[in-house]
Amino acid sequence: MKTIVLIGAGNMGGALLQGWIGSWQHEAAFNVIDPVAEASDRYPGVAFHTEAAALPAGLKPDVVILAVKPDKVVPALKEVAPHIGPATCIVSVAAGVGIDTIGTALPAGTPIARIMPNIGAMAGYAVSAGFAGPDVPQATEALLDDMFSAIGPMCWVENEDDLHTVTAISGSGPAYFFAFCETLRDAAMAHGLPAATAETLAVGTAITAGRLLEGSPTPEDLRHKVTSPNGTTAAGLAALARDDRLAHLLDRTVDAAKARSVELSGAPKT
Ligand SMILES: NC(=O)C1=CN([C@@H]2O[C@H](COP(=O)(O)OP(=O)(O)OC[C@H]3O[C@@H](n4cnc5c(N)ncnc54)[C@H](O)[C@@H]3O)[C@@H](O)[C@H]2O)C=CC1
Ligand SMILES: O=C(O)[C@@H]1CCC=N1
Repeated sequence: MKTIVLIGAGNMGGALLQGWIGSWQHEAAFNVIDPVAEASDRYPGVAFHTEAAALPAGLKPDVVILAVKPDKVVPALKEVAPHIGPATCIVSVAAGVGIDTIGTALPAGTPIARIMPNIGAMAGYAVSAGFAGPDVPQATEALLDDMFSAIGPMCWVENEDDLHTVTAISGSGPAYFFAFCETLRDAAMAHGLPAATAETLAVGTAITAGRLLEGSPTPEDLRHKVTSPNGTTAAGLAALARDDRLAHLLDRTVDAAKARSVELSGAPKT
């Protein structure tokens, strides 16, 4: 039985906890620290504390997951410091904040990893990518892999800097799809459909696409299945991609999110 401390149970921390309940909880005892989050039926068997000082005396967890805003990472670590043992692995899901910065709040040699999940954990399906620092033992990396694989696809990157790209793609990505869905709904209304019908069709179509993608080899295969030669979809897609504008738009989108991640890391801009 592993002991896990989750610091911050807001949108992302709460989603991870929800994801692990049922799929991985049998492997672990969870303690949560959050000044505002409370125990609820959604989190059966999880101990909630409003501050690190309220953790059980002598607790040295196997893993501490930091799911606070980037500027709270170092202060939150300082609060939990008495509970960090030599084998406790610190895992941050915060955007930007690098292992060097996290290490400033910890004794030298503390194992530190960063994992960027996404909000899909709320529904038990988060895609995640991680980077394990040099002091993370292989067995601990395997434990983290097991935890995050329990709630969706998990991969590892070899360069910490690649987490800026990961954050811009899969960390922020759900919001791009939601924004696309909102815009499709608004276009349906602009073309005369009632608001409720527009919402049902736009949201339902997003769910259609997601469900099919789950079982499909590639998005290209599915696109071809919808697109009759010289039909309506071909006309719509041609407008969407004219002059490579969709590719340019997404390139700019990823650039902007990456740049913000670099800013949050405090690293000089390149
Ligand atoms: N929201 C998302 O979709 C994703 C967020 N992240 C990362 O997750 C982190 C948290 O983001 P959200 O959950 O969206 O923010 P949030 O504001 O919803 O949650 C943060 C939680 O931390 C708690 N908190 C603040 N100070 C604390 C302290 N000293 N000790 C314990 N708890 C404390 C707050 O009460 C709050 O419940 C961020 O660093 C973000 O970059 C990563 C991937 C996706
Ligand atoms: O918007 C943010 O900064 C966080 C990181 C990825 C998703 N949400």
